[in-house]
Amino acid sequence: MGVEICVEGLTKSFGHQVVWQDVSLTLPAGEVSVMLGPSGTGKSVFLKTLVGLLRPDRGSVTVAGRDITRLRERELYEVRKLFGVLFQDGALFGSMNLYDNIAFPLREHTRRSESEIRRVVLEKMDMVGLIGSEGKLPGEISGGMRKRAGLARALVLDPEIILFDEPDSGLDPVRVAYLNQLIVDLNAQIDATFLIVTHDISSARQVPDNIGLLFRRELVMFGPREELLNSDEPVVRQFLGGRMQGPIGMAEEKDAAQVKQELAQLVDTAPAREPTPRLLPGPGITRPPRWEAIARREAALHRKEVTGA
Ligand SMILES: Nc1ncnc2c1ncn2[C@@H]1O[C@H](COP(=O)(O)OP(=O)(O)OP(=O)(O)O)[C@@H](O)[C@H]1O
Repeated sequence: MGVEICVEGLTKSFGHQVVWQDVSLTLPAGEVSVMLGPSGTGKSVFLKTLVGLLRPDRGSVTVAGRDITRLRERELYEVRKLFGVLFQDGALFGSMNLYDNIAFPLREHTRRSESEIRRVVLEKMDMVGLIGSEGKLPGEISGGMRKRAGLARALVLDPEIILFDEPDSGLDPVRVAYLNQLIVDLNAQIDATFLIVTHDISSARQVPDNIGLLFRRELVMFGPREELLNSDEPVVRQFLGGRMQGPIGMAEEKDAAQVKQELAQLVDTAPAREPTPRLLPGPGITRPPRWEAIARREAALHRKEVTGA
């Protein structure tokens, strides 16, 4: 049912540029977490570090009891099989049709027969609604279909963890809604641990169990969805409200006096702090037992917010 990822004191820099430092968080097993943050705060670098594609300067990333920052390339290759990654553009091979793209990890990492591969590929293509498009080339299909094909490919090795790098970028709002439903349904069906990097606030409000925010080289917050949605932290309110007033500037952070003046004059137009309804799995999809525990946790947080207790 998915594995926990425990990140402790993680720091990454390129030369003199510190991307983020001292990041600690736990992605609970089987839950969906979202990572938010202004452009360039290192969300993609964070995903790549989790899967061992980038080495941090300091800190640990413990997956299934092993610190992947200390593994040799060959051991890392094994641990990476626990992960499915959906890159921004789907990262499909342009010269291969969708069937061969999706079959690729099975042919590369397993010794399964072609008939067994066919069964798995068609099952995953069915899950993401791509049956009938097996022979299409990536260049012949829409961006939304490419994302779904990338997702099917991320699923073929039955991963315990799936990392999504801006799955909704470049999609229209209706396709984003379908993709969000697909993510929630998949999480209920395969019960893997999901981490999604997104800029889409509406998705971040509805889809995850937990939300984190990176800003100024730090992890400002990471916790249950309700806690972040109800936070008074100025940078969180600014980000969720998508407004200019607050600590986040166009290119760099603003100075403290300017932020104070802006916030004093501000009428807070961020969406009201009503509990945002969670997107539920579609009809016929059985919810894993943890759903009840999460619903209880959210209800308790909401009661605390309303009563101030
Ligand atoms: N391989 C690399 N070498 C040097 N610098 C890099 C490398 N990869 C990323 N960076 C730098 O790290 C910083 C964070 O980049 P990253 O792509 O993770 O940001 P992001 O938060 O995902 O941005 P966006 O939301 O715009 O996609 C940027 O300044 C980027 O230029």
